[in-house]
Amino acid sequence: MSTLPYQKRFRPLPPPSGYLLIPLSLFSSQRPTQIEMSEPEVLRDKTLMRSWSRSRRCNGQTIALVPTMGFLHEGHLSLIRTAKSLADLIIVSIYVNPGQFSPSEDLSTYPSDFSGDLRKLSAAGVNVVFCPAELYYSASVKEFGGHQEAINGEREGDSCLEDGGSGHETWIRVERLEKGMCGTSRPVFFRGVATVVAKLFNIVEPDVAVFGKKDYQQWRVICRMVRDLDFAVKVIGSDIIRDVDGLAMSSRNVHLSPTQREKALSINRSLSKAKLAAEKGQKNCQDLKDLIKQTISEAGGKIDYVEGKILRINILSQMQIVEQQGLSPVEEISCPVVICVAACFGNVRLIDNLEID
Ligand SMILES: Nc1ncnc2c1ncn2[C@@H]1O[C@H](COP(=O)(O)OP(=O)(O)OP(=O)(O)O)[C@@H](O)[C@H]1O
Ligand SMILES: CC(C)(CO)[C@@H](O)C(=O)[O-]
Ligand code: BAL
Repeated sequence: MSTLPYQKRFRPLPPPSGYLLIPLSLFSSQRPTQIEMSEPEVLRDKTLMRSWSRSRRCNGQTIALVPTMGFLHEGHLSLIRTAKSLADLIIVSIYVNPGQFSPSEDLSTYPSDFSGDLRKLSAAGVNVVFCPAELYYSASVKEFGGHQEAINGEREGDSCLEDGGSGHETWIRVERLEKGMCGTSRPVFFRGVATVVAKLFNIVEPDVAVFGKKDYQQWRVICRMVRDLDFAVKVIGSDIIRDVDGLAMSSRNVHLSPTQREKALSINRSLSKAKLAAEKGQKNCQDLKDLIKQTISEAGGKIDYVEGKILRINILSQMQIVEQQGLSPVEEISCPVVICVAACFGNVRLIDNLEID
C-alpha cells in the first residue's frame, strides 16, 4: 500500500485489453487461443461516462451504479451482487471525494489499490469502472500533514477542497438527517457525500444505485436527497457484510494493528448483546447504551460518549439509538430502531450498527 497522498497515487492505467491470452500448450499441444474475459471498461472522463450510459439506456438496458472509494473488499462485492440482481449493466465508481473529508480527517492516508480493485471488478463481471481523476471544477485539494496536525488549527466547516476563486461552491445539504451521529464528529461529511453522489447521478444517470447499510446514516441521507430533489434513481440499501470474527468489513480496517483489531471486535459484540437484551424485553435505551459502553470498556477501549457536542480530540466512541427512517433518538424501543456506534481505535474511526425491527 502506498503512503503517498491519495490524489498523487491515483495514476491512470492503460486501458485493459479485454482478452487474456492463455497458451493452451500449457494443457495440450494445441495453439494458444483467446478466452474472453468480461473485463470492465475503464472510463475516466465525465462526458464519455455519460455518453456510455445514455447509449445503453437508449437500447433499453438498465444501469445500476455502485459508488465506492476503492480498496475494495467483500462488502463492496456484495453491493455489486445486489446491483446485478436489479439491472442489466453495472457501473462501479471509484473516487475518494475530498469534499467529504475535513482537514482533521484521513484523506491523505485513505488506502488504495487500483490494480487489485480492477482484478476484483473483472471477476465480479462489472461493465464499467468510472474512476475520474477529479470531479470538481478548478478545485485543488489542500495538502495536510495527516490526522494529528489537522486537529489543531481547523475551522469547523472546512473541507479538503480548496474553496474560493472559481472553485466548487455548490453544496447539497440534507439539513436534519445530516445532523447527529457521524454528522457530529464529521462536520462536512454529509454535505460532501450528498453533493458528490448527486454529481455521480448526473454523470452516470443510473436507474438504480446501491449503498451499504454499514454507512446507515449516509444511506438514509441519500434516500432523502433523492426523494426531495426528485432524482429518477431508485436507491437500495444492502446488508452489512462482516468478517468471520464479526468485524464489519471496511477499507479502513487495513490500518488496524492486530491488537486494535482485537479490541474493535467489541463493537459488534456490544451491538449483539444490546440486541439480545432488547429482544428479551429491555426497552430502555439508556440501559442498552450503558451495556454497549461497558462491553467496549471491558475490551480496553476508553469511552467518551458525546451527544450533540463536538469534543473532537477526545472522541473515542459515540453511539445512538434512533428510529430507522428519520434517525431521531428514542428513549424507549417502541418502533423499528437502529443502534449506531462509531469508535476510534488509534487513529482509525470505525462505524457499525444493528437494526432492531
Ligand atoms: N461491510 C460492508 N457491508 C456492506 N456495505 C459496505 C460495507 N463496507 C462498505 N460498504 C458500502 O460500500 C460503499 C462504498 O464504501 P467505501 O468505499 O467508503 O468503503 P468502506 O469500507 O465503507 O470504507 P471506509 O473504511 O471508508 O468506511 C458504501 O455504500 C458503503 O456503505
Ligand atoms: C458514497 C461515497 C462513495 C461518496 O463518496 C462514499 O461516502 C462511500 O464510499 O461510502
Ligand atoms: N464509507 C464512508 C466514506 C468515508 O468514511 O468517508
